[in-house]
Amino acid sequence: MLKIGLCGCNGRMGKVITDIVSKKENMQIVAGFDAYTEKLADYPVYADPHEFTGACDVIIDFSNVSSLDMLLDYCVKTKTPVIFCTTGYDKEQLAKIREASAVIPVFRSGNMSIGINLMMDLLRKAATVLGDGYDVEITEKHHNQKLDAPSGTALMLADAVSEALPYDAEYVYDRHERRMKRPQNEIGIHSVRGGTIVGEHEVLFAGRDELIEIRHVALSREVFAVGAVDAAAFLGTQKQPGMYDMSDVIAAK
Ligand SMILES: NC(=O)C1=CN([C@@H]2O[C@H](COP(=O)(O)OP(=O)(O)OC[C@H]3O[C@@H](n4cnc5c(N)ncnc54)[C@H](OP(=O)(O)O)[C@@H]3O)[C@@H](O)[C@H]2O)C=CC1
Ligand SMILES: O=C(O)C1=N[C@H](C(=O)O)C[C@H](O)C1
Repeated sequence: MLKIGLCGCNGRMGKVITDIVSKKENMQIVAGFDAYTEKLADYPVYADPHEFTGACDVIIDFSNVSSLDMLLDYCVKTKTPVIFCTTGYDKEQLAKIREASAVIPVFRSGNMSIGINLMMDLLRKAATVLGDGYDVEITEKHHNQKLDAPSGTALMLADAVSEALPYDAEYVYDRHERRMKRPQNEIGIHSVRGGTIVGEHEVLFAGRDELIEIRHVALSREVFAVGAVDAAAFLGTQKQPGMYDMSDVIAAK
């Protein structure tokens, strides 16, 4: 039985994960961690993982960037593998996550769906074939409760494209004060927020007389939750410290 700790258990994603895990026979959530400590499911909820006296095989985190320090401290001290699905970390926080991966297995992905991870491969291929003759613009759309912009996924998609481009790309998030033609090496990244949009990402390659659009739409949060539960099954049995992502889970299937 895989014992899971769930950080952000009382949030939108936490509730979907709780529902999916409750239907599995080979895994169980043994503790939840959340700023809002009301017990909403059949496991105890703590404000801080250090208060939990039991043990878990893996922690899944869909919470807030503010939980990072206490979560990393707990996971390193107890040698617990951890899956960071939260988005919006700054450079310093990303460096701390990477540092911890020298000691414990650490998984991080801004998008846990299979579809987005396939889209990254398609984008690498498109950028390789299209080369420098096409302008790249990324648009992401999310619900009006989302805290961070651009989305973690948009940044992952931009990284996938720029890895395969023949030039060093510059990410541009805002052009409202610009009075100049578009430089070739830009990747424009645009955020839309409204209503209950679960998550949409579109990458446009705009060339001379030709447009190529690659688009992913999440119709429910289940696509992220299913990926996170698969990642827990994968990371919970990993003994080797290091950085892991969805490509490792897909390769192990
Ligand atoms: N990688 C992926 O595939 C996906 C990533 N996400 C990311 O996951 C995160 C959560 O998303 P979502 O569930 O929609 O957000 P919610 O705001 O619905 O849930 C977050 C939960 O975390 C709690 N929380 C806030 N601060 C802390 C803290 N310091 N310690 C513990 N718990 C805390 C919140 O409590 P309170 O409400 O009291 O503040 C809330 O219950 C976001 O960063 C989002 O971008 C979302 C979907 C997919
Ligand atoms: O906050 C969300 O909801 C989502 N966040 C992730 C992101 O920032 O890319 C993933 C998904 O699109 C939903």
